[in-house]
Amino acid sequence: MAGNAKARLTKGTRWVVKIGSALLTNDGKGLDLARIAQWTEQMAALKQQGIEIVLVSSGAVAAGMSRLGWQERPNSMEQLQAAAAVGQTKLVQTYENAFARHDLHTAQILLTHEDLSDRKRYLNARNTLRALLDLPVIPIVNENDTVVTDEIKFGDNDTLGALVTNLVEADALILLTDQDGLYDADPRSNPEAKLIEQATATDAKLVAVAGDGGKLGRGGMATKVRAAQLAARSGAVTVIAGGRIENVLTRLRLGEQVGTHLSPELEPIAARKQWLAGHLQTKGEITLDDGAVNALLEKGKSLLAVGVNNIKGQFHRGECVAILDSKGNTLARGLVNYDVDEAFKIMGKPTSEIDSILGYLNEPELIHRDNLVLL
Ligand SMILES: Nc1ncnc2c1ncn2[C@@H]1O[C@H](COP(=O)(O)OP(=O)(O)O)[C@@H](O)[C@H]1O
Ligand SMILES: N[C@@H](CCC(=O)OP(=O)(O)O)C(=O)O
Repeated sequence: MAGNAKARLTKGTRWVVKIGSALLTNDGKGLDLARIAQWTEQMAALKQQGIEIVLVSSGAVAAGMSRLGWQERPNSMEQLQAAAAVGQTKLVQTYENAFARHDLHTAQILLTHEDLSDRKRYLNARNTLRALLDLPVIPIVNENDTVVTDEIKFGDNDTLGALVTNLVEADALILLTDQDGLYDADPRSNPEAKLIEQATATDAKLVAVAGDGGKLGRGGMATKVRAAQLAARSGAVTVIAGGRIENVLTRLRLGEQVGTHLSPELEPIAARKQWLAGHLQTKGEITLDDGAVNALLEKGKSLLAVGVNNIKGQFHRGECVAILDSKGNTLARGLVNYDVDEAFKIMGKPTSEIDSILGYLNEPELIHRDNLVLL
């Protein structure tokens, strides 16, 4: 694995950990409380070391089925959604109790595809998650099963985990599952199958060996490999590992080779910049004074409204704008935190005045440096 990708595990400060249904419910026998206690203990230890954790947890449908005494996963959408609604409360209740033992609270975030494809909602979800990560809180994400319909379902939480990884620009996506990692054939039907320890996320061979899932999980290894490719877009390394391996999370932090490590092809920062730059069309232009140019280029700072002296175009919060110097050279692109009308009102004004000018403060920065790519 590229040196830098390994460092994302041993030195990175933000991880997304996804726990799959098959694992979480001990193959359908209700929630595995003993293991949940172990994972929460490890996540709490990591948080204590300064690593921000977002937990993506499946298991709502499975927990609901067990609460309702259903033996078979239902086929109808309504029954699946009902089971998810019953199970989701059980799920968060269980995590809240488990994390409380480590003086941590949980926060429930239920997302749909639309939340992540619409730029405005994307930015809102991102800002909420970022605010939560600063607190002694573990955000727990699942798909909002109650409102999604078949066509727009992520369906499996591997994809959701990868999109959340992009959303919060995590260093690593850890997919905990019921196998010890990705094998060169499905070990359920090939007892001789060998574990793949390391690969590049985009390696075409992976797609060929990754099969579908068990009766509880949705996606199998195929969606985990796809998730690794998605996560690599923003420079994250993905690990597929057995959730029953003792101290799996804390051992990964120590740099041990546990499970399958899938690294991004590009160095993380290059990958993220390419993703942000290639992702979006610009909707407007913001021209800066020399002080703001210096703050961006030399000091790596966020862009504040005070340093802006001209605005052109029509843009909404969350959209991409070009950033120009006073000679008209394009220096950067970024996702803006205010609509064009608001931006005009706060242009040239210090952050401390935004609240009184607009009556609210979306964000202190016009463009946060994490949402800004220098060209
Ligand atoms: N090449 C492979 N290596 C390992 N597991 C595989 C492979 N192909 C398919 N699988 C299956 O994928 C399953 C894990 O995916 P899934 O059932 O969706 O679990 P989860 O709920 O953890 O996402 C394993 O139980 C395994 O049988
Ligand atoms: N949102 C669903 C998760 C779907 C699911 O099973 O995903 P996965 O465990 O990734 O195969 C639930 O909570 O039951």
